Amino acid sequence: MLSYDTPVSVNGQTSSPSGSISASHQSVPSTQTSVRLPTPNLSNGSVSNSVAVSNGSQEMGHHIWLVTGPAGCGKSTVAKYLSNALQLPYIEGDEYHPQANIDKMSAGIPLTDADRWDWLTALREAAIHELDRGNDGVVLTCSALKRKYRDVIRVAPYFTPNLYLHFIYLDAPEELLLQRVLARKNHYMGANMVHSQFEVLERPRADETDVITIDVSRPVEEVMADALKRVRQVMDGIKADSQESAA
Ligand SMILES: Nc1ncnc2c1ncn2[C@@H]1O[C@H](COP(=O)(O)OP(=O)(O)OP(=O)(O)O)[C@@H](O)[C@H]1O
Ligand SMILES: O=C(O)[C@H](O)[C@@H](O)[C@H](O)[C@H](O)CO
Repeated sequence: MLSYDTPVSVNGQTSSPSGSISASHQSVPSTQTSVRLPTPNLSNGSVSNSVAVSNGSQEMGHHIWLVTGPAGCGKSTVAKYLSNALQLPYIEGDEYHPQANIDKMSAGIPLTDADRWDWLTALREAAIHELDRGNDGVVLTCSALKRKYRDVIRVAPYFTPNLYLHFIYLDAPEELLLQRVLARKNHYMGANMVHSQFEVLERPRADETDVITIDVSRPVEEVMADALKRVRQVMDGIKADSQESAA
């Protein structure tokens, strides 16, 4: 039976319980293993159900750039920068938490899976809404700590044609993020919560080919420049692919 614990396949691959990668040959949702999304066709930081189209901005499709990682890794910092640089709307994931979640985190109580499901779905819908309003893309922040949380967002291209979904995972050791959260003022997420984030964190694995990983233990200017460079590389790859299929 399908559940939130069942990994969604990425680029037609699904990870086995042991962590090795196996190709999925299913074309319809299985009753036992993974959901196969429609023809995800890219690697290196993107997944899409897009059919290449030949003109205008349509050629490049629409893009969701999801900046992820544990508390204090720099999601808001990097996402705001990308949003400005790319001239795309920005959605702050923290603003979509229900008050009950904020109250819990403010009290130093980690969220559970059950606390997060509706929040994840709301974020996915908010991102799609920005695209429906005519934007070519959107940048949003979301901790997306576990694989199954990322899979909730991965459903987006299932419903929206010509959509590319990209995760930007900001990676740093726990001790460093603890320092950054300790130094930060006026935020409900206290330093006492950082360890709990790492306890549940599932770093993206090799089969999650829609993830760009950025080392954020570097100075912030370097991190932002690297993130923008990687995003542009992915966009260039998509452009080259669509021009090739149009030729
Ligand atoms: N590369 C960096 N080097 C040093 N400090 C950084 C870096 N990136 C972000 N910071 C600082 O670390 C703190 C946390 O950053 P930010 O608020 O962007 O993280 P976040 O992931 O959005 O946090 P949260 O999930 O808790 O909202 C901020 O004070 C920010 O200025
Ligand atoms: O999944 C979670 O536990 C939450 O999203 C947290 O990560 C916070 O919202 C965020 O990091 C703010 O500090």
